[in-house]
Amino acid sequence: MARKQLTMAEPYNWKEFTDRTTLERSLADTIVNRLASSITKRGKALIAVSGGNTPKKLFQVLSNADLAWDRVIVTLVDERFVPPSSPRSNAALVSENLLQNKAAAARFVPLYKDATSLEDAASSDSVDMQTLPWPADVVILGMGLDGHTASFFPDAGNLASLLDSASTRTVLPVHAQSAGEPRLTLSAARILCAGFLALHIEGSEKRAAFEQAMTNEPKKPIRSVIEAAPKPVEVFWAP
Ligand SMILES: O=C1O[C@H](COP(=O)(O)O)[C@@H](O)[C@H](O)[C@H]1O
Repeated sequence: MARKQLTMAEPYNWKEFTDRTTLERSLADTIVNRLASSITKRGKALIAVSGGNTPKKLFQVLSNADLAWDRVIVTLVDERFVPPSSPRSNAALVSENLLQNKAAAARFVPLYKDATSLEDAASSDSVDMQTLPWPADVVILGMGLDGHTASFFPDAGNLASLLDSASTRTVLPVHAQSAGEPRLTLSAARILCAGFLALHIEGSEKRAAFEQAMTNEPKKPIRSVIEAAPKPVEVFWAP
């Protein structure tokens, strides 16, 4: 008698596109539909977006989308501990590319505050951030070639706390030599509760890094997040 093959379900859905423009349109449509449905259900919507280089065009597409943006709150998945005047600021990236055009009506809640220390900023941000309508409706993650996502860097001293899915913290400080500067990040606990959780990566190097991170040891932060997600993470990739 033939045995039924037992297969492990993939913890992610791979969504491959022929080019970046098509990916950006598709991901923007998905995000807008999710936010619109949350606005219908609860009168508002919360989205957390990543920084870095990858999401710039996606933000520009999103900024022109028809949506009740005045009902949308935008925050960041993570931030470099730099003021918005810095070219490294994720808040500046969002302001200049997403909070434009139709999306200028959205409310933006940044992670960075001019505080005396990173730890102060993380604790005061946590109070502010607690008042947001969690869980987020949409969280869009990015990934570095080192397998970090959000600011969960492989060499962060507090990596276990950052990845703790039972954490009650919203924002946490990160010190990691490989990060370039200190960081603020949403906790994995907040990220994992999102109604829609996607990873947006582009290019062959990122694809190879993702595939290695999902198989090789030691376990990279992106894999820890994907494996802890309550439903498969949607991975959007284009060459
Ligand atoms: O430092 C960061 O890097 C990652 C990946 O950025 P990319 O430039 O390689 O797209 C990003 O997801 C994160 O938000 C950012 O702070």
